[in-house]
Amino acid sequence: MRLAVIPGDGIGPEVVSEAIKVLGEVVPNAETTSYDLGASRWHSTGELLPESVLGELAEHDAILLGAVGDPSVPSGILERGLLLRLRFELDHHVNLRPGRLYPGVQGPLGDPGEIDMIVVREGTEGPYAGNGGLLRKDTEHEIATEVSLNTAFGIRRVVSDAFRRANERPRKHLTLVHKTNVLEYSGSLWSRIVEEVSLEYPEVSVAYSHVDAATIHMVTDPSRFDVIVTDNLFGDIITDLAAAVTGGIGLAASGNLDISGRNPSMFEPVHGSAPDIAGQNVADPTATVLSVSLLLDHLGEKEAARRIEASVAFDLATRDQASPGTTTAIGDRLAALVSSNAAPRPAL
Ligand SMILES: NC(=O)C1=CN([C@@H]2O[C@H](COP(=O)(O)OP(=O)(O)OC[C@H]3O[C@@H](n4cnc5c(N)ncnc54)[C@H](O)[C@@H]3O)[C@@H](O)[C@H]2O)C=CC1
Ligand SMILES: CC(C)CC(=O)C(=O)O
Ligand SMILES: [Mg+2]
Repeated sequence: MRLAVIPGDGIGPEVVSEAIKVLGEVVPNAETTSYDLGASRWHSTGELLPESVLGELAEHDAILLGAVGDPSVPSGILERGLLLRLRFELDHHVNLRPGRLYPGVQGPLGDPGEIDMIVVREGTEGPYAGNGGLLRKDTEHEIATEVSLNTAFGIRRVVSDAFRRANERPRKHLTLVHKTNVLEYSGSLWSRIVEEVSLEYPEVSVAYSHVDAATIHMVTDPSRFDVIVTDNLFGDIITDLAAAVTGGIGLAASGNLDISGRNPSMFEPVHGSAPDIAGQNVADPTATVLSVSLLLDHLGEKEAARRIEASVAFDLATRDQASPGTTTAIGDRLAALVSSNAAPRPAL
């Protein structure tokens, strides 16, 4: 197993090093190559993602990324020029973001019942496509556009993936989250494609929620969600909220998948580089460890993936919720649990 690792900025290197520690306990022969990309490379060389590096990354089985973004770099340079470029170049059209309230975790909602959802966020289109610009710059009449790109091809492959996942889950329920009451054209295309694909999955029940209402339900009744399919921007926003209601952003994992398998998929925590806590050894590495579990599952290493998730579940059920420990202490605990294979298998 050849993995490329991009620790990145802020807390990225801190959480990635704990995740690699845990990985080493389940797949000791995994070969990891670290790539220096992010703020420090940009400052020293002006480079974001050289073609040669992109080529090398593409040769790996999968990529593990910490986070990018740094206050010393103008906003958007690293996010667009590195992170989004990776997602777009490697055709990471499915951005998979599970949102699960693990037993024992005290979320902010008290006792909301079972929360176990998967958000299938479109990853290469929408308002993030870079389709826009500034007109009459630096005048009083400056105009900024950011045109959302939605292709039938792009939507269909993501919607099909979401239906496939819903069909394999016990509840078999899919919710389209959009804003069709206002975004007339893209909303219509998303709705029509969901309707078309639903015909192939008669057992999957389908619901629709406007994104603003979805944020209400995410807080007042999150257990209504099973699989959510949505566009790039809405998915970005609601997955931070899903993370918040399932115990915090430090627990939320994600995968950027090229379902065709032509390019390596990339796994990363949902959170960013958290400059406010960087360098303090206080970031929770659990999201990155769970991202490694998603990575292994994606590469077919199902047992290894389950061992990691079981260890995380055990740790979450038994840790001091108010004071879970330092980044390295959590990493050490998880590595020890995985290594001893002691955590009971949860019903996953
Ligand atoms: N995938 C990526 O690389 C992402 C990068 N970013 C970038 O990261 C930088 C910071 O962005 P923010 O909007 O502040 O989002 P953020 O996710 O980095 O931080 C939001 C809040 O969550 C906390 N937090 C994040 N991860 C945590 C962890 N593992 N344990 C405990 N607390 C954690 C932070 O301390 C902060 O209070 C920006 O440059 C942004 O563009 C943001 C999101 C994703
Ligand atoms: C920094 C953005 C480009 C990405 C983001 O916030 C996300 O994917 O969650
Ligand atoms: Mg985000």
